[in-house]
Amino acid sequence: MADKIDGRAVAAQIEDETAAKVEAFAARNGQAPGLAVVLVGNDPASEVYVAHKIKKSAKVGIRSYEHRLPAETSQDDLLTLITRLNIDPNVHGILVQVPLPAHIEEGAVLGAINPAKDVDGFCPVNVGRLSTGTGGLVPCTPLGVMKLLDTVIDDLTGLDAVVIGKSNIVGKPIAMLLLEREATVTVTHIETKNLPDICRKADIIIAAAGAPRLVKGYWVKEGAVIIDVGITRIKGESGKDKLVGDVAFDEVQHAKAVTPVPGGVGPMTIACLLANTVQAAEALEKK
Ligand SMILES: Nc1nc2c(c(=O)[nH]1)N[C@@H](CN(C=O)c1ccc(C(=O)N[C@@H](CCC(=O)O)C(=O)O)cc1)CN2
Repeated sequence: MADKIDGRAVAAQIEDETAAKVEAFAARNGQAPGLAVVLVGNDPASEVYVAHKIKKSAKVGIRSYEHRLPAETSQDDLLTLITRLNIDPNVHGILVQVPLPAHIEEGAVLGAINPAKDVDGFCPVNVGRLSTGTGGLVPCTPLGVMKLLDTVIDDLTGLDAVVIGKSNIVGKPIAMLLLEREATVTVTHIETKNLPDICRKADIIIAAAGAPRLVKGYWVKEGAVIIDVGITRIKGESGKDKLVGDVAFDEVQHAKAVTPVPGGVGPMTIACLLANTVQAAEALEKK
C-alpha cells in the first residue's frame, strides 16, 4: 500500500507556525497582517474557496478585508480597487480569486497587483523572480506541492519528475520549483504523445491536468511519489456530488506515496496563502 500523504495535517502545522508569526508581527506593529480578498461574481466553487480563506485567516489572526463585486463589474472598476489596495498601508496581501468573469482580462488584473503584496505570486514580476530563482512570492498551490514532497523525499537532486498540466498558476510554477531543487523535469499536458510511457519513467508525478482519474495504475512505476493537484466535482453513485483527483487513487497503491483528493494539496493551498501573507507583511515591515 502506498503511504497517503496527509495534506490536512501538514497544512495544520503551517497554520500553527503562521499563527505564531502573526502574533509576533502584531506585537511589533500594533496590528496583525491584513489580507484583501477580492471575489468578482458568484462562481459557486470560488465562493467556497474564498469563504475558507477568510475563515482560516481569522483562525491564525490575519485581518481580512473582503471585497465582493458583482459579476458585471467592469475591468476599470476592478483595476481602480486594486490601485487603492496597492497603497493601503493596512493591506499587506492582495488576492483576486480566479477565474474572473470572461469580460475581464485576467492578465491585466493580476499584473496590476503590487508585487510586494501579490500573495498569490501570479503577477509577472513574481513569475519572473520564480523562473530566475531570485525570491519573491511563490504561488500557493505549487508551494504546497513542494512542501508535501518534502515530507516523503529528502533530496530531489537528479530525480525524474513529470508535471502533467501547463497552467500558469500550477503546472509552470511547479516545474520551476522542481528545477530549482535540481530535479530533471518533463512538462507534459493532455495533448502530449505517449503520456503513459513518459509517466512510467518518473520518480515523481505531479498531476495537474484537471482530468479526472487520468493517471492509471499502469502509468506509475513501483515506488514513485504522486502528487494529485486535480479537483473535479462529479456525481457519485449515490447521486451525491463527490470530489475526484487526476489520479486513479486505488490503482496506484504500488507507488511509494500519493496524495488523496480531498485532503491532499487543497488544504495546502490555503495554508500557503496564509504563510505568504505573513511573508509579505514581514517584508513590507522592513521597507
Ligand atoms: N486567486 C486564486 N484563485 C485560485 C487559486 C489560488 O491559489 N488563488 N486556486 C484554485 C482554488 N483554490 C484556492 O483559491 C482552492 C482549491 C481547493 C482547495 C481545497 O481546500 N480543496 C479541498 C476540497 C474542498 C471542497 O470540498 O471543495 C481538498 O482538496 O481537500 C482550496 C483552495 C483556483 N483559484
